Amino acid sequence: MSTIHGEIDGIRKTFLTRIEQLYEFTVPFGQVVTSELAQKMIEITEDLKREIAVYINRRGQITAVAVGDSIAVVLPEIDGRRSANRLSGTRCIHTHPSGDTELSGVDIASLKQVRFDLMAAIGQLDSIIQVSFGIITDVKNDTFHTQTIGPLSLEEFIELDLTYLASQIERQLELNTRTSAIAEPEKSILVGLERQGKWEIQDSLKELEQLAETAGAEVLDMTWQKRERPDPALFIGKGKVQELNLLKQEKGANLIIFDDELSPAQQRNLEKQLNTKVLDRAALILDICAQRARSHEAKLQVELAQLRYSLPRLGGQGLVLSRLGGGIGTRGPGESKLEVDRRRIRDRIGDITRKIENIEKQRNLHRKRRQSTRIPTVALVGYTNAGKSTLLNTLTDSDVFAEDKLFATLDPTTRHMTLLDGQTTLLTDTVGFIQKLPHHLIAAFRATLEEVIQADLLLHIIDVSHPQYQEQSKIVYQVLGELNVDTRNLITVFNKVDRIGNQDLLDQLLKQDNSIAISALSGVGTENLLGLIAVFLKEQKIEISLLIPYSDSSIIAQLYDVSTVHSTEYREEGIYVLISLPPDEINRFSIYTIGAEVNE
Ligand SMILES: Nc1nc2c(ncn2[C@@H]2O[C@H](COP(=O)(O)OP(=O)(O)OP(=O)(O)O)[C@@H](O)[C@H]2O)c(=O)[nH]1
Ligand SMILES: [Mg+2]
Repeated sequence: MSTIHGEIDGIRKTFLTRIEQLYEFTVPFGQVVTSELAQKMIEITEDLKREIAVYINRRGQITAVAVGDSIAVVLPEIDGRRSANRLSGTRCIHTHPSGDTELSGVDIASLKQVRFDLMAAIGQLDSIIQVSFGIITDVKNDTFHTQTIGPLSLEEFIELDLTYLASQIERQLELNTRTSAIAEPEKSILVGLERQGKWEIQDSLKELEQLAETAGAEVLDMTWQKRERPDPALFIGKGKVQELNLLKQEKGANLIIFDDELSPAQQRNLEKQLNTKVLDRAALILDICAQRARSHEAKLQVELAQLRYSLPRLGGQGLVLSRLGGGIGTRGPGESKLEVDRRRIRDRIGDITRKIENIEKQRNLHRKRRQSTRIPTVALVGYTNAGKSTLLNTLTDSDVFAEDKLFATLDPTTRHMTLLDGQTTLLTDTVGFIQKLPHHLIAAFRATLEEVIQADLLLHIIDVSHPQYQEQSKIVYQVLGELNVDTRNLITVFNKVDRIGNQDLLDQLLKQDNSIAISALSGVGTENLLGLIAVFLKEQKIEISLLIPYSDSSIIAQLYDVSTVHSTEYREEGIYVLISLPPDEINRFSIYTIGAEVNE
């Protein structure tokens, strides 16, 4: 009889036989576990109400079986000496009778101590089998770092390529036991689809290259396929995947970035076939935003978008691989690594949503206060890198961060701007837009974009020196449309004209209504812009409510001179008046404005 380790006293013979039969299972090479073995373990656990653990070696043989009590199992020792940077070559799969698959402190401790290839806990709740597992990701100063992933469905778990995973863990351990390990940039290949009616594929990939480099990856090559519709399973065609696999090997790439958003299934399938981390444009943009978010609010918004994006994608091989050494797509805002435990993600999403709601309430209060003083607001919108922040700096003599990189700005900044006639306005700078902006990001940033939605006037900044400025402009309108922004009060600002030698082009552009050409950097044309803003605001009327005490009732006559009076109501405390008037007249009546009723 093969040995059954652990607490076998008091277990009936029939059970012992069933447990012993676990030794007869084998697992195909490279696979973590089979569905039959997992199911058998769960059955015994349910009948016996005790933990069952098996050890499986890399050849797929069961090397040990152990029984514990209802909460833990004492694991057998493994023989043999191992060097510091190798795993034990054995994985431990065990059951949790409670059905809850969360790994315990003891589970993690044995993962580190035995250096298992992985440590998995299986549980069954409502007849669904789930798995959580831990892996060693790193070693620093002789201390092993681990990460737990899950809960996953049994099918998702079985999809893992254990051979590749273990080789990557050992590679990481080897890197880190060497003294001078320098973090190398991830080596990437970009992939796109060429379709009609979209951007030119080269232009789109060029932008993706900029994004990849901003995120810190090295771009080794790019490739694309002409195809009207993406393949539902692989996004690109089967043959193209094979070609990509060869290219990956030839170039030594460890990251493949797709130019379009992949479905969770496409991403998983591609990772399996390419056996490396696969990301899409959305993940890349979210990663960049996570690195760039500065304010507490922006960090929360980006993290929320990242979590919502990653929740349906957690089963991926690439995600597991990327846990080793972190890297693009796994980095949260600040120092944190992105959470990969489904349960904790759900909790965190709830937590962040509440926090954002609170901040939003504060922001609304501020906005109301501003509205009660009715200083007109102007918002900068435009494609990323168009020069919005530079223009804000020039117009308001400020020093906000502007840089020749995508997504330099994530936090809205509002500054006082004085027009030529001395009128004060508020100018707001916001996050730039980009082609295929992840919708999770738009949703998460909706609150900050409220500043834009509610502005009295929009300045649409276009970098005319960019070859794709027309396409970029279209995207800006598209995103504004998604946000339901009213674009009637908008000035088109053609920026970076210092880079344009072609006067004819400018003359042509300026035929467009309400447009102006400037250089935000040198200041050329900015005075004219200020003039145009003043004209615009003058033409615009703003609706406000006033409460005028009876002692000042002579004011009413003045109101009729400069504004449109919609209604007057005589009440005990005074006369309530609802009027529309040009913003620069507001100051005259500001002592009578009633903030809370403004714009509601
Ligand atoms: N030559 C020239 N460069 C400019 C001009 N305006 C801005 N730039 C440069 O363009 C780059 C991007 O400027 P930003 O002001 O950061 O652009 P942004 O629109 O705020 O970009 P995001 O915050 O990333 O959306 C910087 O390197 C600026 O110096 C201009 O009028 N002429
Ligand atoms: Mg900016």
